[in-house]
Amino acid sequence: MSLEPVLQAQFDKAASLCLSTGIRGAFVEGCTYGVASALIYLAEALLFYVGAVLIAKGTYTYLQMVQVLNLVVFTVTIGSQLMAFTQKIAKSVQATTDLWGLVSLSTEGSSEAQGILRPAIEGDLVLKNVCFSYPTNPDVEVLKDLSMKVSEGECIALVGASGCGKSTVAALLQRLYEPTSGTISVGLNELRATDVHHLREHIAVVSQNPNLFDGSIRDNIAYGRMGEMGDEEVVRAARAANVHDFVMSLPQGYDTPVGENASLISGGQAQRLQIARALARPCKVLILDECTSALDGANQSAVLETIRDAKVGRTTLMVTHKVPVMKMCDRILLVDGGEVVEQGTYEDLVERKGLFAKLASGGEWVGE
Ligand SMILES: Nc1ncnc2c1ncn2[C@@H]1O[C@H](COP(=O)(O)OP(=O)(O)OP(=O)(O)O)[C@@H](O)[C@H]1O
Repeated sequence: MSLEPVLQAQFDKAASLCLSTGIRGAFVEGCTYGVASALIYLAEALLFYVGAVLIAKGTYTYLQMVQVLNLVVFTVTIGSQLMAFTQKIAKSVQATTDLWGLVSLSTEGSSEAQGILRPAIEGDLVLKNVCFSYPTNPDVEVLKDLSMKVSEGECIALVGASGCGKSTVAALLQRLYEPTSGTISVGLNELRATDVHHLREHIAVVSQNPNLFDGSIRDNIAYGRMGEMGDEEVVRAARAANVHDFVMSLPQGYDTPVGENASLISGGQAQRLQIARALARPCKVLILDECTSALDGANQSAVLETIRDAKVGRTTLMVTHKVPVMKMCDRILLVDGGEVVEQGTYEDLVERKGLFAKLASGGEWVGE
């Protein structure tokens, strides 16, 4: 929601660039076509004139003139048709260059390259005096001296008004960005010093959008570990995510394709498949970012039931606006102004009559 203005600005910029490029392209194409057509008629006129003069002088026969005329007109016509392709050729060259740029992109940012330790990702999750601004907007500090601690195996809800920085905390935990200052650690190990691939193997994320691929259910659960994960492990993860029975009810079972953007299954089923994928890894930290926000009541209940089982033995962080989700957590942390301002259970925070209660009465939380 809070990203809307940022995305709107990016869309407007891209659309106006597209418009000006399109206008320039149309102008060049129009000119090219005009010049090419004019060349044909000019060549014909010139040949008729010169041919007529030469025939009158007796140095040329009529047959010779027609042969030369045909040859030249044919050549110029082919040339002009080729000119009409210039824009398409330029587009193809640019598309190939862009595609090549994409294919050769590094999968590691400069900060990701740092960190070589591969410690066990276990212990308390601690953010200490974390400040952060997005590189694209360095003047706006999203997190200001944020400190919080989640004990090993604890389940917390990270809540706050839209745009307060909840998803940013989730992004920092995955090392998608580095804090401007302050430290984030799991147990004794600072994330900054940890190998990023190792870290992401042990921190599972289930997001609002079903990040599933247009492949089979089996491949989606085993994604990232295809080849090394046997059918038994896939089934075990699916059972843990309460999705095995649903999969077995499908005619193709684990070979059922989920479709593009998981269009062949429901939102709740897609979320449970994402959870199954998370549980198929040796993850001790589970981040659930608004993963029930787009679901109807029945699907939400099914997914919450799955989360209730999945969070056992894992440090779980749920970014949410929903009261039922907050209530199933051990503790709620309220973020405001880039820092944690209130914490406690749902009942504690409502009783305190502070900002949490004010946001609740203002309709910020959904589902009660
Ligand atoms: N990639 C980005 N580049 C620049 N600014 C960003 C980016 N992502 C988020 N922001 C800005 O950072 C601030 C915090 O965003 P964030 O998504 O963390 O908030 P949130 O609390 O999760 O919001 P919501 O509840 O609406 O999802 C917002 O002002 C947002 O516009």
